[in-house]
Amino acid sequence: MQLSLLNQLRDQNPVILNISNFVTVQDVANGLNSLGASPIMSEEIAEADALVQMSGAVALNLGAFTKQQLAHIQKTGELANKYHKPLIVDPVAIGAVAYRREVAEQLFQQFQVDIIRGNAGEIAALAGMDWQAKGIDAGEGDGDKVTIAQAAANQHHCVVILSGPTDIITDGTRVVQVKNGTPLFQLHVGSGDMLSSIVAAFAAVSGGDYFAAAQTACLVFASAGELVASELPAELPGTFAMKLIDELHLVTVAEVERVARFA
Ligand SMILES: Nc1ncnc2c1ncn2[C@@H]1O[C@H](COP(=O)(O)OP(=O)(O)O)[C@@H](O)[C@H]1O
Ligand SMILES: Cc1ncsc1CCOP(=O)(O)O
Ligand SMILES: [Mg+2]
Repeated sequence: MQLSLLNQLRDQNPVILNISNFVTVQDVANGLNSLGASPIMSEEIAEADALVQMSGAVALNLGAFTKQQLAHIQKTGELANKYHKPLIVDPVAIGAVAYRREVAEQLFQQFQVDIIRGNAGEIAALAGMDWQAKGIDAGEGDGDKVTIAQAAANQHHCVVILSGPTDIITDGTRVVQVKNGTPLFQLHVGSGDMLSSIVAAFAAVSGGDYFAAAQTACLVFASAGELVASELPAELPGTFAMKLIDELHLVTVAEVERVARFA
């Protein structure tokens, strides 16, 4: 685990280009900004070339796109490859909506992604494995999540994060499991989207080690949430979300080391 990447991220303040969804865009921007990165969002294809060039990494979120936005998403992914910028994709709800899955598979043929971050329902869909996803949520399945994540990573030649109560990070061969977190994440829409953009921020400062970037991002984000939850007097989703933004700013390497549980 390379926790020093957290300090590097804060020192370097990398620009992270996000094509977000209209539901969680502000959470994503504030999560990145609070942690120490510099978010920029865009909905205009005409500026894609300039924005990709100025960015340290690119995060594409497939949460709610129109056909016009899809052209923008594809162009931005291609430009990320052209300019050798780390490319992260969050395939929201592709396990639940066949159209989204087809679109995601088409996109993955147009550009090479470096890291895919999704919940079990989304990653199982990518791996072509049986799972009952439910909307944006992971849903239910009895397949082995490590096997599913490895299959998705091997099929897409990238690092895969299968997030949930335990985050599974794999490049197809190596596997790390981050056990930190809190169920309160599930009570806040946008937790996964925030994580995906934060993965991009770590990728931007990782020197190309996307397996290390993905692990460290998962550990920092889940630990920040766990630290917040441990101080709350009750299950308070609104307060949790607000304090999570604070904690992303305040959390130190030493605090993450103190609570870290991974194998
Ligand atoms: N039950 C849980 N217990 C602990 N952490 C969780 C739980 N569910 C999700 N998380 C954390 O929430 C964050 C978002 O993951 P997830 O809920 O899988 O994404 P999504 O919102 O896309 O479904 C991750 O950091 C993950 O570790
Ligand atoms: C509710 C909703 N609808 C389309 S995208 C979206 C947000 C998904 O956010 P997350 O996967 O981070 O919970
Ligand atoms: Mg999600």
